[in-house]
Amino acid sequence: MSLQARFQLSRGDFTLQAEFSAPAQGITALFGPSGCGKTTLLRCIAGLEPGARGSVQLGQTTWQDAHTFVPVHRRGIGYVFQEANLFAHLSVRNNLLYGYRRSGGDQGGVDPERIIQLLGIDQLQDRSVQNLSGGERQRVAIGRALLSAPQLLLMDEPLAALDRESKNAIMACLQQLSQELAIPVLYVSHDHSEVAQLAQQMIMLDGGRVQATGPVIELLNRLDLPLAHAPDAETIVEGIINAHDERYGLSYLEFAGGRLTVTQADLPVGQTVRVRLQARDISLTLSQQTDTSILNIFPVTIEAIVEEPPAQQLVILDANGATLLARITRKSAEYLKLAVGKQVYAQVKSVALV
Ligand SMILES: Nc1ncnc2c1ncn2[C@@H]1O[C@H](COP(=O)(O)OP(=O)(O)OP(=O)(O)O)[C@@H](O)[C@H]1O
Repeated sequence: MSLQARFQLSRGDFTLQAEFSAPAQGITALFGPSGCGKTTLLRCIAGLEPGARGSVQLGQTTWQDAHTFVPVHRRGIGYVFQEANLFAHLSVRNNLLYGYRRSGGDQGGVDPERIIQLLGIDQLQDRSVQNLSGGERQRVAIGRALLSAPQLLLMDEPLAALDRESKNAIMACLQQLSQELAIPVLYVSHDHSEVAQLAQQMIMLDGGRVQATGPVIELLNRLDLPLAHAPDAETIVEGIINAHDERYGLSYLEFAGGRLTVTQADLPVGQTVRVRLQARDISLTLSQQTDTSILNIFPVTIEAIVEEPPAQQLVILDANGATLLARITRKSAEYLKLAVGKQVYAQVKSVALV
């Protein structure tokens, strides 16, 4: 089952001409620079752009095509905006109940109490929404949207107005929710670290057109796309926690390329996790260093080298099937005589669990 959309819309100088297919489960990020048409595409999917021509289907359900136009309130879509648009005169409980009453009672296979608990809004229920912090308001908005039992959740930069701490806390809730919910989430963002953390799939938009679609882990490494060339380029690898080291406060995980050491995680052994490795935190050596404080060292093969004028090079590394990016100076690359196919060692200064 998948979400399939194809839309065309012209508005002054801007033309949206976008087509994509996304899995009907998990979080798919709609990513691209400001003004590329992310919100417009989301509004087309919701049925909020009557001038848009095209089609949208979720599984066997057609919301729009040449012969059909299901109005917005009958599409079974939950919509969360950048600013939580709660009913100001109602309490948190009644905002949530508003969603629930519209639902007919099936919250994507997840118990409403569980949604409220996961979002951490249980204690807020008697409060007026006017007295909530930005992060709390957004949690309630997400809860209200989910309690309406949508078949699809659309989120338009829901964390953009929040501070880093609230953002991280809500991202952790969303990660957990997306694993438990049976519905797909389309998540608009122009922040690639947010996308790397949250989404499994990504649709990249540029100038109203789809530039690329696919798994986030793949698109972050693609040299023909801008993400690999961003100053804070990073890669995501998946690994499995295989031990905790209480003595040093560390956890060890296995990934395709070997063993990674991270700050101790409160997660069970055997759990699959994602870690992010920033290109600027990876250095290369010709032999395996033993007199270094760096714990994460593993053998890699150079797959490609791309010039980044004036002084740097982006080196694409294969760690036994996992792709990594390293950004080093051209001077270092020349000194080490780096070349495609050469086997070297990657030293990773900092590894963060996603
Ligand atoms: N109501 C409107 N009337 C005319 N043009 C509009 C309107 N809303 C948006 N646009 C234009 O449509 C284009 C796409 O806008 P859209 O809001 O979809 O982009 P976006 O990728 O979501 O941007 P951002 O990340 O800044 O929110 C932009 O060029 C914008 O200026």
